[in-house]
Amino acid sequence: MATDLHRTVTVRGLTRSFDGRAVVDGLDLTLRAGQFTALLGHSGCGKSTLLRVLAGLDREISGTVLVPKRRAVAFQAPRLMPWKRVWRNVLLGLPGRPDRERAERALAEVGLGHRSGAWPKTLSGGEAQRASLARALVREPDLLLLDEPFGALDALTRIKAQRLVGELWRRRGCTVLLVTHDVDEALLLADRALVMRDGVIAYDTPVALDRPRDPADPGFAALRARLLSELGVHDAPDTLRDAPATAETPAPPVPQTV
Ligand SMILES: Nc1ncnc2c1ncn2[C@@H]1O[C@H](COP(=O)(O)OP(=O)(O)OP(=O)(O)O)[C@@H](O)[C@H]1O
Repeated sequence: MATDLHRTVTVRGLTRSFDGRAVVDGLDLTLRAGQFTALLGHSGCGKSTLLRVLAGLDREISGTVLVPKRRAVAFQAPRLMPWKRVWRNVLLGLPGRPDRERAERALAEVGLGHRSGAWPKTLSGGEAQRASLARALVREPDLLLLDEPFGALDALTRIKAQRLVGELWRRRGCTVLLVTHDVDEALLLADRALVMRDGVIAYDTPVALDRPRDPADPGFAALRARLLSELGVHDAPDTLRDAPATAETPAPPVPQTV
C-alpha cells in the first residue's frame, strides 16, 4: 500500500470549459487518503467532467491536479469488449503478458471467479458491472473513481453491488470518489458527501454515522434532508405533510435521487 501522501487527491483552481463555458470553474478539493467521498449534484453540473479529469482522461484544463499514479475508473456502463472473454477484459490495457491468474483473483474478489472464461454478452447486468469493477481492482488503485456504477442496475442487484463496493473499500483501503444521483446511496457508503454546483464544491459535509448505516437512524435522516435541500429537492416528509395523501390521491413516491 502506498503512503498516505500517495493516496491523497489535491485539486486547486481547476477549470474546464467547453465552447467557452466553464463547467468546472476554479474548483478546489482535497481527498484524504483512504476516504470514501460521494459527489452529488444536478445532471449536467460537471460531476463526470471532474471525474474524467481526476482519471487523467481529460487534460484540457487549467489549475493544479495532484492524483495518485495508480488510479482506476468504473463507469455506469461496464464497457466490456464483446470479442474478448471476461478475464481478458479485466486485463485490458495493462502492460506485460496477459496473466489470467491475476485477472481471476480480481474476479474472485467480486464473486465472479466462475465466469472468467465467459463472453461478456452472456453476463447479466450486475455481473458485467462486477467485471468492470474487477478491471478497476486489478490495477490495485490507490484512487478508485466510480461514475454512477450502480445506475443501470435493478434495485436488488444495486443493493448487492453497493455492499460489495463497501467491502472492497474496507479491504483495500483505497481513496474512493463515487459520483451518484442517489442521496441514500451516498449516505450508505461514504464518510463524506459533496454537492457540486456552479462549477465548484458548494457543500461539503462529513458523514459521521456508525456503520453499517441505517436509514432509520435520525442522524441519517437529518443528513439526507440537508443534502436534498442543498440539491434543491424538497424533503419527502414535508411534501407529504403539505399535501396529505388520501385514498383517491395516493402518496407520491419518496424522492431519493436528483
Ligand atoms: N465533450 C464535451 N463537449 C461539450 N460539452 C461537454 C462535453 N462533456 C461535457 N460537456 C458539458 O458539460 C456539462 C457537464 O457535463 P457532465 O457530464 O460533467 O455533467 P454531470 O454532472 O456528470 O451530469 P450527469 O449527472 O447527467 O451525468 C454538460 O452541460 C455537458 O453538456
